[in-house]
Amino acid sequence: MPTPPIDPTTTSAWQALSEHESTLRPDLRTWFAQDPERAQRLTLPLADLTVDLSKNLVTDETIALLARLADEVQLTDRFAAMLAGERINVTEDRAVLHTALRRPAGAQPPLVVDGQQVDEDVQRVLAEVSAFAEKVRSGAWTGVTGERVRTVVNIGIGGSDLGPVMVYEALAPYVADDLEVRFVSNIDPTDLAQKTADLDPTTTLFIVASKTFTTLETLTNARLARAWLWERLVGEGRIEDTDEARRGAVAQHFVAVSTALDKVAEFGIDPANAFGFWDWVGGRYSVDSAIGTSLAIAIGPDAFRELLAGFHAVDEHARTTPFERNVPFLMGLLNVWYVNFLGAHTHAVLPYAQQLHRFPAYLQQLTMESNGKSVRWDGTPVTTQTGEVFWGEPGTNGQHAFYQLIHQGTRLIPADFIAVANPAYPLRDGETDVHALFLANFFAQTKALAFGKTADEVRAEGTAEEIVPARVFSGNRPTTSILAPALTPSVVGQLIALYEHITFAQGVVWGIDSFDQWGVELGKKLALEIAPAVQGDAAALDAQDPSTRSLIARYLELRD
Ligand SMILES: O=P(O)(O)OC[C@H]1O[C@H](O)[C@H](O)[C@@H](O)[C@@H]1O
Repeated sequence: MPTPPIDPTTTSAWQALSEHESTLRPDLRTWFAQDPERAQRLTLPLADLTVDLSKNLVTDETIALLARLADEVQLTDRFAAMLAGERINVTEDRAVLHTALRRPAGAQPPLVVDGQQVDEDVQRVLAEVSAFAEKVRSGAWTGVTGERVRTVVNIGIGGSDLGPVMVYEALAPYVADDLEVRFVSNIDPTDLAQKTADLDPTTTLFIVASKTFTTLETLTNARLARAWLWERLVGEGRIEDTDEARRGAVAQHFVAVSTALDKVAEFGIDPANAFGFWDWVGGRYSVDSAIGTSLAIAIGPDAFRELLAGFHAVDEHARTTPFERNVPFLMGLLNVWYVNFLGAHTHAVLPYAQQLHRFPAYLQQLTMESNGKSVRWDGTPVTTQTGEVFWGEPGTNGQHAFYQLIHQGTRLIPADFIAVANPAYPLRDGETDVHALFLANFFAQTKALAFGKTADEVRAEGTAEEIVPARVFSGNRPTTSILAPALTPSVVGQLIALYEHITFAQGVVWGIDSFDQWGVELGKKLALEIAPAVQGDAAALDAQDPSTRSLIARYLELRD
């Protein structure tokens, strides 16, 4: 039996936080005015990042109580248990060791879990991935006609897609000029069709990325890609129309990443061209495993190692820093404060960096697949709300779309603003530094959200009295500002690890297993059951509930 989670609502800190909340009147204007040190005190370093927590709706007392809560739910012990390889993924009976993927070579003492030399295995696969990436980058690896690879197509979904695509976009300036990576995830055939439409099969390499190598979308897309490759190569007379030639083409144009290397072989990919990882790496925590092979090719193994070093720096920060200065844990507990005490339902992540445009989508899987749970790790119901909705879009696009609701709506929406000081493309508009102008928005938004605009201030601008209420901004809308020097591989690793550990801290408070995802299983199973019905099987159609049956019947009528 797993150790029962500590019910956070029974802790003395929870009680104290409730009382504290009932008397707290958040007033950032006054708090800043009365406390000249507030900004400085609540601005913390995290590796290369500067994290300003001062515009959150907290006082020193709130933070002290959150520290007590972290202590009472044994957050640091649980983090240590994770790092040590204890089976904290209870429902799957697995260790949770994504942090081992970024331990530097030679880290001491070596990590050994259930007899597995974890460090050695991690370094071996990293060396294999690096060597393969070098071969592709140098042109030593070629397709069947001897052409070097120009386009890598990563086929994967969920954690086998979102991490690689997000980091690829974030690090676009680091991508080799003569290489492009495309990402096919959706089983909607449009995805593969469009992404391969203009590709030359002789210069295309497919990476089939799937932890389980059973995922319907990925295996279907991999078969479609294999058929595309064969059809094009045979059709253009590049290879003979024989099984042997087809096998040869797969060997040169397909590699795989998986924990299930036997299934990779069944698909026809040579296990020599497959990169492994382990069941203790969750899909949404796997971009720093061999799942990042497309990235290692695109940005090169050295930059990939820098990415890993960025993750590790944050792991070390989380492991060694006391709560009051521990950025991931503080941010995790701030989220608990907002969700459980101030009633927030959502959390916005707003990168002021176009290259991070997929970061919110990446975080949706990380946070919501991890903490969207109603039972705790011992199977008992949760005792409080869990798992807020994470969402976002890059600034300034979001400003012209949904910020209205954040500024003046009735809901509390804590938001993280992320910016970099040095852009990859320092363009000027005449005399104006465009990136500086961009960041003026980043600074302005958090200021407006925190301090608002009073009715008197609106009136002083000569606004007609009847319009005044519509132009008042209440302020006291909480934000965290994260500023990085530049979007380097290390910084991207730091940002990901930051949110991994925020998610972890929230999960520990709520007593949930943040590493399983049973909630995605039912739909998958039903899709397989429904598949015959949508293909015209009358008995399967009859077996459906009335709504589903009539929807499928209508779909069958609409089909050409
Ligand atoms: O990597 P795979 O085994 O193909 O899994 C891909 C994805 O599918 C699942 O349904 C899970 O919800 C995700 O956590 C996972 O990342």
